[in-house]
Amino acid sequence: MVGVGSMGGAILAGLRAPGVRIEGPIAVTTRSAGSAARFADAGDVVAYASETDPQANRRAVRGARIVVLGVKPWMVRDVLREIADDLEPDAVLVSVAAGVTIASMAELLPEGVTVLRAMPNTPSHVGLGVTGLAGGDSAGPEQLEAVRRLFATVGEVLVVREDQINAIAAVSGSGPAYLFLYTEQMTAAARRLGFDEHQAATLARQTVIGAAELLRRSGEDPAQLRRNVTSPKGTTERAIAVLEAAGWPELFDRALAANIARSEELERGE
Ligand SMILES: NC(=O)C1=CN([C@@H]2O[C@H](COP(=O)(O)OP(=O)(O)OC[C@H]3O[C@@H](n4cnc5c(N)ncnc54)[C@H](OP(=O)(O)O)[C@@H]3O)[C@@H](O)[C@H]2O)C=CC1
Ligand SMILES: O=C(O)[C@@H]1CCC=N1
Repeated sequence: MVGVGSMGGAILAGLRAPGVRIEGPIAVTTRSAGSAARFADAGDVVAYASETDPQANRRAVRGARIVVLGVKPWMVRDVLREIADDLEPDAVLVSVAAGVTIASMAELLPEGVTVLRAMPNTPSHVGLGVTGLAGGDSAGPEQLEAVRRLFATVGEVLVVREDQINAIAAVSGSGPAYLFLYTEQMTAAARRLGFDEHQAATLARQTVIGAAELLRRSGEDPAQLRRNVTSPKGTTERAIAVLEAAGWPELFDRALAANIARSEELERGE
């Protein structure tokens, strides 16, 4: 894995979880020695830092059948140029970067290397991620299946077309941030209602965690779970009416459209 920050690190944590079987030590790279040092005592991870070892990325990908690229979008091309000659001739490279197309990566790599894109999310850290995976034209069923299995160890996988990856990024890639923002804002609103910091945080956090777990365990449609809370002529109904009147549904469309527009800018190198 080249780059194991928020996202790569979440995938790595999921891959290292008890019960998940991955062959051999996982080679990872970071930029800083400090980030690599986090893995100093890990028997199952070999970490290299590119700032102290200029060969780090090249070393990490040698012999790897699957290379996961977890660096920022604007670094992808430089890293690919760096590692191109060290990849196995039939390596499978999967990038999680937003807005970097398969074609733009493939043109920097030897012909036998297969390039895929994945759009995971950080709940992969706890094995509850969801990943959109696109193979493009060059990936055969075997390569697609190998990468699908890798991401399946950290959550659900949807195989999609590459032109759907930006929308996946908008919905589920960024999705955890929307829920964390909701939690932050609900905490702040509870504070304004007079609860102390601990009380407000407990009320907001436990509501999100409990609602998510209820959604998961009950298998119910979220609309039904919402109706279960919303008594006719009750209090929830009034609050939801305020959210809807403030344009809550359209706000989602606008937020996702802005997210997709940013991916498109990244595709153009902006
Ligand atoms: N964060 C998320 O929720 C999601 C992110 N993504 C995608 O994941 C990618 C990474 O994002 P994110 O994890 O948030 O970013 P981070 O900044 O958290 O992680 C980037 C990682 O790359 C490492 N790195 C930087 N430069 C180099 C280099 N030259 N060689 C090797 N490693 C290097 C960093 O090391 P160091 O720590 O030392 O700086 C760090 O480990 C992005 O392309 C993003 O689009 C996709 C889906 C969700
Ligand atoms: O914010 C970003 O650019 C990345 C892509 C999806 C989630 N985080």
